[in-house]
Amino acid sequence: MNSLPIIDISPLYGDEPDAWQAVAGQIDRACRQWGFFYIKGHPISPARIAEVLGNAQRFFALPVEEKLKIDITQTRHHRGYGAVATEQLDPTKPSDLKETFDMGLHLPADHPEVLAEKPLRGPNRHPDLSGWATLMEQHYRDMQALAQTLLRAMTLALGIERDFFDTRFNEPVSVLRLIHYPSRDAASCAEQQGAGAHTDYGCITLLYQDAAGGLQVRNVNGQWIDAPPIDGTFVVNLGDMMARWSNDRYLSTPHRVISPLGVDRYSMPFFAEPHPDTLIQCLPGCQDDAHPPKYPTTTCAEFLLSRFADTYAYRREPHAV
Ligand SMILES: O=C(O)CCC(=O)C(=O)O
Ligand SMILES: [Fe+2]
Repeated sequence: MNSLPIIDISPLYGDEPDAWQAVAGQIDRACRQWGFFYIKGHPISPARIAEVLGNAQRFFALPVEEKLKIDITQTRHHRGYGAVATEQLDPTKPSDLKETFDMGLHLPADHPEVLAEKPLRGPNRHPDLSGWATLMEQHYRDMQALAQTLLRAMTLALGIERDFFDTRFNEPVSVLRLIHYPSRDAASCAEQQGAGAHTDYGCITLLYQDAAGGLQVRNVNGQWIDAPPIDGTFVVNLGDMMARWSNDRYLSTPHRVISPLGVDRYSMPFFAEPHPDTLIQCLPGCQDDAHPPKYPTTTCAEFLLSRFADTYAYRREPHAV
């Protein structure tokens, strides 16, 4: 249990049912044994990754006053810039040494859910950089499609119809995040981590990481192992909502980021989450007499909001929803 599986998902895009099923089987095993794996053979091109990474570098290089024009703590629907130390993923450690940009599904101000002030719904808040918004909105859609391809492959083992997730990921609350971890020298911030140990909140996370390294995953024996950058891959992991939905058949595994020494690190997780009203209720293929449902039914939005409040001080204020 010292290195994560690497799964070539290209057969999920072909028309060979046996090859499709073989990949679905590998994904199911990885989700049960690790809750973490790499994928290769996906359709997101290296050129696209380079462009989005270029956007991240352009944005985080702006003066902080400029970035704070889209301060995430000033929104009720959680979009925009999170300055260093906005987030504290491990409550036993100092706040995370990272800055972030979050975007979601863009819903205009006159959308019924925005007018009704539904949590997590609203317009994106993009920085005023040329070409930025068009590229990021396209990348959001493409990452959402990739996530749904993986979710479709999971339906086989979870005992649900092939389009089960597709129907529930209509107008999703998925988040595309850019992260910048400033470099540190050996003496400074010895105690402060890039991202403290945590599990993700949602369904499935697809992470691009640059070449700096520092991501670590806790294996079933409780040891921290490196999840090094591998060219052309995404690291995929499951979050707490999927663990709950699958009655703990699938693992939501703790991970953390050690701040890079002498080099800046950029990463881009895509957190795929269904429509906010989706019922998170034990899936049919994950229960039997020996495995009755462990958790009461909740909704996607209710579950996510309770987890947000754990890591963001500003979201514990009474006005934050
Ligand atoms: O930056 C990374 O490599 C991981 C970030 C992460 O785990 C998260 O944002 O949930
Ligand atoms: Fe994470």
